Amino acid sequence: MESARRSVAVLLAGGIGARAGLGMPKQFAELRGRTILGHALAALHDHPGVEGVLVVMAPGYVDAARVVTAGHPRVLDVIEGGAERSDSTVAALRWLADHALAGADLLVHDAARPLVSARIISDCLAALATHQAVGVAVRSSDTILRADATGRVVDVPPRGELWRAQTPQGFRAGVLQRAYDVALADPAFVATDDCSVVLRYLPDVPVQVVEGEDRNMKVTGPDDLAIAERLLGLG
Ligand SMILES: Nc1ccn([C@@H]2O[C@H](COP(=O)(O)OP(=O)(O)OP(=O)(O)O)[C@@H](O)[C@H]2O)c(=O)n1
Ligand SMILES: C[C@](O)(CO)[C@H](O)COP(=O)(O)O
Repeated sequence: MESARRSVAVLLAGGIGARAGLGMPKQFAELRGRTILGHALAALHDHPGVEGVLVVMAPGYVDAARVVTAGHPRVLDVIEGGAERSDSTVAALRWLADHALAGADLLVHDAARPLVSARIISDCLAALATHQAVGVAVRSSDTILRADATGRVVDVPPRGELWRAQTPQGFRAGVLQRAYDVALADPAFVATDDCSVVLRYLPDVPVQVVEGEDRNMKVTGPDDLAIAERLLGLG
């Protein structure tokens, strides 16, 4: 009989939130009295399918994050992230390997997406039973233009094929580590998410879309805080 799958969440909160223009990491901005970090943490921590949450925090803000994680018994630790988002993922993978959790399935989530729903998390976990890698995404309602460095439009991909990636991104145990093991040997490696690392460096591993929600927005620019607050108020 197959042993029960273990699922661990990695909460990526290692950025400084420069585009938000708050003068502090946007993870600590509040939405209706709770920090963005707190909202994202609660969504993962309180989900019955998530065994534990590893928080990856911006250097210098680990103690501040521990104030937010206090009272959450399944927080595994709060560790320092790296210069880029992918460096923070690598830091998480290293911690998991050092703490005998390399055998767990992973959900990697942006702390900047505080409104992620339990349905999305459940669907990601369920999808990992039959897929080795999954990415939450929503179909693009905009037509997407591909342009060169001069701004000249070089392609307009068929909109029906285009999805806007969100998080969590989910990975069967060991898949993400294998992908990064190959990626980090590539001097030209760069990534803004983790599914693309699997797609590019583990061509034998298909990546499956899991339907997201517009509400699962990423707080990036100054206007996003007000938008997220309004969405939170809509229940
Ligand atoms: N070195 C980094 C950079 C980003 N992130 C996390 O990845 C998520 C998505 O990144 P983004 O929204 O770009 O956050 P920042 O990098 O902080 O934003 P900015 O680019 O405006 O500084 C965020 O939860 C962020 O904290 C991270 O863990 N480590
Ligand atoms: C992972 C992500 O949220 C998918 O859309 C996005 O790539 C993160 O980008 P950011 O620039 O690190 O916010």
